[in-house]
Amino acid sequence: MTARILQQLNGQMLLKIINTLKDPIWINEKNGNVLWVNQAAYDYFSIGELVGKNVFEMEKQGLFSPSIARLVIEQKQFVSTTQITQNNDHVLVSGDYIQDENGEIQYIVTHGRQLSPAINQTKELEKIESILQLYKQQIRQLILQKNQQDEDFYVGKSKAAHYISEWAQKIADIDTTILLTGETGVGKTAFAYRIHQLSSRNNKPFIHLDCSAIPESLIESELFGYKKGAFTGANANGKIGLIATADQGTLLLDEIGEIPLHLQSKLLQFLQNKTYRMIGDNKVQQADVRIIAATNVNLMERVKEGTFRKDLFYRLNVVPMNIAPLRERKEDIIPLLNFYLSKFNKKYGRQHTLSKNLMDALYNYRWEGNIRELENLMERLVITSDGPKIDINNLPSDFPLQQSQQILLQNLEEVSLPIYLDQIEKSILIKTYNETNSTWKTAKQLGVSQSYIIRRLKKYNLKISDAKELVEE
Ligand SMILES: Nc1ncnc2c1ncn2[C@@H]1O[C@H](COP(=O)(O)OP(=O)(O)OP(=O)(O)O)[C@@H](O)[C@H]1O
Repeated sequence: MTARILQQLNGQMLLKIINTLKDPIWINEKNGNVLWVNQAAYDYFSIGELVGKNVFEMEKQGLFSPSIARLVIEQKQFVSTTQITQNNDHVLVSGDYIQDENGEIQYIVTHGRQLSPAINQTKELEKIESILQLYKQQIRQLILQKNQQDEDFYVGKSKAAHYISEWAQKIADIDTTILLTGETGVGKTAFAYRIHQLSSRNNKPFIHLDCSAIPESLIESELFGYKKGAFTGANANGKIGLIATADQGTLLLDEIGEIPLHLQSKLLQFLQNKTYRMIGDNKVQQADVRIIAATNVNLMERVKEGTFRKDLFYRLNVVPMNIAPLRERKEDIIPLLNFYLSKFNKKYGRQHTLSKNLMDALYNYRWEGNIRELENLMERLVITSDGPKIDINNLPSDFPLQQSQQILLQNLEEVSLPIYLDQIEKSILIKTYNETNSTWKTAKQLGVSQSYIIRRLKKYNLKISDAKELVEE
């Protein structure tokens, strides 16, 4: 039987048969020279003649890596591994040898099977998975917008607001620590909650701990909890800490700069390993909590002072985001005024509107207390004004803008109108220049030319002091 087959299948016929295979087959000599390859190998590499080339050289040239023939020779055994070609295709290649009469390697035969379709499918799946994540996030965003449209949150119109809003969407599902910085009332807490809402943790707890609001001695037990009987005065049943309560959710550590130094290493350990110990317990606990830290102090300064650990600062500062004060994103002021006007009109059953004068005045106001101050003022105005139009004179008497108005109006009784107007212009010039420290910026802010400003400075005998402030000559 075998003899008959051998008679029919001579060498030429065998090579023809191997040529019909669609996987590349190589026969190499033990010095790496290619003796024969099938058509599939030519088709696959399409670099012209392969016979006579040396596979070790080809490996060095980066045509593929590793050379299976080389591995077979080195290991003197059957080898199967993934080879990467210069086109970044992945090929599963196996190789074996044919030995001579002394048992030495005579030929190496290798056989390849392209893996790329499978790998491409995996990549395709990964792509689909990330698109799915994106859609999920957009759906969450839409639900959020729908629920909060006229309730708690307004996504600002300014570039800065757009930037942080887009950033929140990007970062929401990346499980990393975030450090939010910004003046009091800019919306750090609101923003942290928004990140939580946009993330896949949104159906788990969002816990807010204001580290400045609880005594230093209690922060540890608030955060990490304690075992029963851990210390005198402790609750007999022990206490679950906020970290455990926030498991799988988000924990906002507000005013993080106030965390006492001795607790900072414990917090750092939790950030690094997601493990901690309750007070009075040796057992290591684990919790999957996303930490968002917020502060309105300069933490780097605290590091320099030695009251904040440098390593903790860097660990928190992986993804920092500064939320600009309202006076630096003025385009958000009017929309926020309207947002809160309609929110409080609805809440208190009013139909108030804001006068143009009041809008202008509030637009130019400095808002040291940021959105919180604006929100509180609007609530007060809606409650206390008879309406329907709310004007400057409805501002509460303790509101700084009203105070300056009153001073000006008092003066009006004593001087003529031109002098009175000059007084106003002069004080606007001084205020604006002292904020901007530049005549050019002052002119831009006030909508006049720089030469106009210079002329007015002369008229009012104003000069720029060494401290870069406008003073009377
Ligand atoms: N984008 C926004 N749209 C509407 N209201 C907002 C927005 N951002 C913040 N607020 C409101 O402003 C007030 C202050 O915001 P928030 O408490 O988040 O500020 P904060 O930066 O955390 O302040 P602090 O540093 O004092 O803790 C809150 O009542 C909040 O609802």
